[in-house]
This record gives sequence, C-alpha cells and structure tokens, in this order.
Amino acid sequence: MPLGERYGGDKSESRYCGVETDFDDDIPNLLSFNIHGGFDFLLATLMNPDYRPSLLGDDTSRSHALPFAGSDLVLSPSQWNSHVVGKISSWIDLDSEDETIRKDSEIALKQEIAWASHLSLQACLLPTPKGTSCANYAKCLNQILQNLGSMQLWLRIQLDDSEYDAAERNPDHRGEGQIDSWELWNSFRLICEHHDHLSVALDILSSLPSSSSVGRWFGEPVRAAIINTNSFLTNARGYPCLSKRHQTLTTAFFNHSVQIVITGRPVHNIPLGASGSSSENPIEGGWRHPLKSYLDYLAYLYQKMDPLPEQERFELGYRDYLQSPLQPLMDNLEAQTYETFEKDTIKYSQYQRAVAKALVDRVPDENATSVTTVLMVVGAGRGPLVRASLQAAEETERKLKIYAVEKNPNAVVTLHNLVKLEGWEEIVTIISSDMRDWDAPEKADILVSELLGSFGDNELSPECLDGAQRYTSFIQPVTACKLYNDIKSHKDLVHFETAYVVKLHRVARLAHNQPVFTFTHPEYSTKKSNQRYKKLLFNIPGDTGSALVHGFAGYFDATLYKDVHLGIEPSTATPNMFSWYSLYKYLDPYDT
Ligand SMILES: C[S@@+](CC[C@H](N)C(=O)[O-])C[C@H]1O[C@@H](n2cnc3c(N)ncnc32)[C@H](O)[C@@H]1O
Repeated sequence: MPLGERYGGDKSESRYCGVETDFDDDIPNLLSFNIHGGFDFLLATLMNPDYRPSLLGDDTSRSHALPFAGSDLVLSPSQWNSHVVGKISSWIDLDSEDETIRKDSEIALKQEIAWASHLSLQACLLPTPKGTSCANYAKCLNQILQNLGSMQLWLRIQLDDSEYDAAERNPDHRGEGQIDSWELWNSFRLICEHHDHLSVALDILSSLPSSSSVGRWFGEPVRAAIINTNSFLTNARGYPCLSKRHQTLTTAFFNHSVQIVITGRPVHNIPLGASGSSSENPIEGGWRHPLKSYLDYLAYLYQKMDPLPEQERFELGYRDYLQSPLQPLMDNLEAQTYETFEKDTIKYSQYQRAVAKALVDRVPDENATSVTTVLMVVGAGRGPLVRASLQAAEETERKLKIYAVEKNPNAVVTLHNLVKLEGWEEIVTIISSDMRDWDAPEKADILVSELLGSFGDNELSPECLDGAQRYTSFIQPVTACKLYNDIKSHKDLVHFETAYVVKLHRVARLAHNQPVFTFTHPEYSTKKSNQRYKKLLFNIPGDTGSALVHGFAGYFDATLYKDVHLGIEPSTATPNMFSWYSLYKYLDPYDT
C-alpha cells in the first residue's frame, strides 16, 4: 500500500516502499506476507544461496540441470513485474583472487540476471563490489548491459562516512581497502560507459557523511535507499523514528523519486496493546507485520511533506528535460509561445515597477502633466511590456509616448489589434521592423526590452540592444547524470555542444555559482565588443569528497532599473517567476 497521496494523482515512484527479505523458496507466501503487511515490493533473493555453478560438475551436466531457482509459474507475470526486485546473490565476487569463486561469480551473475530478465522484473539489486577494485565486475556487467531489455540494475553502495573521515583527518591515511563509496560507484559506471540502465541503491547507515558529501548523490541515478532498522532511533513512546538529518535525507529522497526499502530485524519493542498480537500468521485478525512500525513512520514522513505548489506540479514533466533554447531573433515565435510568456505576471510586474521608478526619477511631480517621456519597447511581441509601461504611467501619473518595435510580422498583427481595442492609438506607435535597422525619429528616454535567455546573453540581447539595462550571467559546476545520458544518447557532437534550457532537479550543485559576463546597455564605448572570455576557479567544499562534473548550470540576473531586478540566479531569484529555467551545458572533463 503506497505511503500516501501527496496531491491528486501522485505519480511519484517514491510513494512505494519495499522490504528486503531473506532467501525463502516459498516466494508466493513471502510475497503475500509482506504485501499484506503493507509493503509494496520485495527485495528478494531469487537463487538458493548454496548454489554454486562449480558444484554442478562438468559443463555437460551443467547444461542439463540448472537447479538454481524455482519455477516462474509460482507468481503471475504482473506479480513478478510489480512486486519483486531481484537480489543478485551477495556471495558473487568477480574480482576475487580465488579462481573458482571468480569463475562461479561470472557464471552466476549472468544466469541470475538472465533469470530475472526472463521473469520481467523491473529491477535487480547487484551486490556491493567487495574490495576497492571492481574492474572485472564492471567489465562483465557492461557486457550484460549491452543486451539487457528494459530491466534496471541497481548497484548497492554504502552511504558511509568512515573512510572519508579517516582521509580528512589524515589525507595519507586512505590506503588499501579504503575508498570513498562514491569513487567506487564512479569507477564502476565509467567502465559501464554511463549506461542508463545502471543505477544506484544506497545503503543508509546510522551515521551520515557531511551534507556536501551526501549532496553529490542527487546528481546520480539513485533509485533506492535501503534503510536498516538499526539506523532508527527510539522516540519517547518506544516507536522508531529517524534523526533530524536522516529525516531531511529521506524527504529529499522522496522528492527525487527514490524508493525506500527497509531492511533488518525489528529492533524496537512496540508496546503490545498498540501494535496488536505478535502472531506471525497474516491470516489471523490483529496481525501486524514485524516491520510495520518502521513503515508507518516512513508513511508519516511522506505524508507530512509540504504539498508541491501548483506551478511546480504543472512543471513536473519539465524536470531534467533538455529543451533547445528559443531563437527569437532567427525564428518568428508562435502564438502559443507568446501565450506562455504572458502568463508570467511576476515578470511584467517587475518591469512595471522599474518603469514607474524611472518615470518618477525623470519627471518631477510638478512637471508630471507637462513633460512627456519617450519610451521604446524593443521586441514588443504581442504587447505585454507596452501594457506594463502604460500601467506604470497611470500609477505614477506621468505622460508617455511609446514606440513598440517588433520584427515578427505575425506578432505585429496582434499588436495592432491590441492598440485599437484598448484605444491606445494616440500614445503607441507600432514599428514593424528589426530594431537594428530602424532609424528612430527621436531619442528614447527609457528603453524597455526582454530579450533575455537563461544565461542572459544567449538570446542575442547584447547584439540587439547595443546602441539601459545591465545583466550578468552566472555558472556553477554540476553532477547531472540524467542530462549527460540524454545528450550522450544522440551520439553526435552537436548535442554535446548545445547549451540547453532545463528545469534542473536531479543535479548536485558542487560549488557556489560565480558571475561570468556582464553586459551594460546602452554601451557608449567606441571600443565596444560583445566578445567575452573568462577563466574561473571553483572551490568544491573540502568535505565533499571526489565528484564528477557533468557540465555547468547557467543563470542570469538583470537589473531593469536601480534596485528593480529580475533573474534566476538561485540566491536572488525572482520568486514565482517561471519564464526561465536554468541553462545546462555539457563540459568535457578532459577538456582543459
Ligand atoms: C522573448 S520575446 C518577448 C516578447 C514580449 N516582450 C513578451 O514579453 O511577451 C522577444 C521578442 O523580441 C522580438 N525580437 C527579437 N529580436 C528582435 C529584433 N532584432 N528586432 C525587433 N524585435 C525583435 C521577437 O520577435 C519577440 O517577439
């Protein structure tokens, strides 16, 4: 039974909670026991733990008898598919020094994954690499991944801090057998060439690494978090609960569609009256699954999360989805695109505030009725900035004359209609032209434009406006495995070279962002150039450990007038504005 329903039609994978089980050759009973107990799926060993290929004798007999698992008929295909995640035998060690174990491991790994695939399981949990070297394990798995259907493989990795702490105390301390678990995962997935069916299941222990170190995992394909009952504390009433840091982490997992799996024996003695009979028989009334109190606690955490704001819900489908940036100079935008812009009321109210301030600064109260300010909206689209400017004039009781310049002839049609409909003919002159070619009959007192891309200049703002805004772009290194894989899937250079617009979600921001380029308009200098070059050094917090940079996130902040700004740089982002997502650009880690 799902942990809860956060909003109408909650589709998050994280509402399903699993339980890790010991080997049991009666899978139907094991499944029924746990499903009746409230869990949604099992993490179940499919093979008898005593099975070793080498015990079967020579090759001939091996091909005749494969007694490694029960029949696929014991469950229906949909039960296998929806309720079982297969656990690959934990004895498997493909990098073992022992030749027999290594060979057995290679055979068993292939057999078990093939069997799980035959059962149409959604996923299989792979055992944690045994030592610091996992080259053969990763190499064999990479071969398997080349022909694997849709099944996901979750590599089990411990989220531990012991190695890192030791290394921090003494950097020379990290020797044989000590490796940051993220590094283990990284070398594994590099050998598997970032295969998108390879993901991570994190084992959560009672102590957690630093938040910077944990933060790295949010740019990785983490599918499950396995929480041991030992990691739970006990509340005043004797029930299991999690530490504040574990709660924060669990909530972050929920928000990133990571499924929780409970493992271990019950270690809390729940007062009998509260939990019902201790009978182990699921049929009898009053029966409770031995791990139910842990499940109830997770359901409580899930249900107490703040509901997603409406806009955020609307944008769920855009999360981590690569979009090519608009090209409003080269292309003529469509009506639907203008419609989307015009819904962002916050953006226009910022423009209105900026124009109002500029009007009041320029024209003192005593001249309000005698002085007319010339305002030009360059790139007027269907007119929302014209409307915002007129509202600013009304609010400040100043007089305006507006030129609305637009090069898209289709938008100009709508603009003409708007001016007629609103009766603005005396105030607004429409210029159907490229702003770079237009010979203005008079100088503007105020210039209003919105040609900003997610990185400020990537929609050609400087080139078009050369000739009272200032804006700055910012970048930040990120781990973003999903985005990297999406780009890689195209197998061409063009996609690696494109800067995409993305609603970033599954990313780890590895260092503070830094300003890159600032453009100021108008640019009076005689040596003006829009060429820019900048070298930046990013400091990743010392307690992060190693990390892989999949590219840069880009943002902008624009000063419209004095203290009125708009932007998406995270620390100063204009609240509730949705016209711009971040920019994501791949960076080749070997390209210096
Ligand atoms: C991002 S849209 C903004 C439109 C409008 N201000 C709004 O908020 O809905 C930019 C507009 O500038 C226009 N544009 C881009 N380059 C231009 C140029 N060189 N001259 C005139 N208009 C231009 C585009 O056609 C488009 O309508």
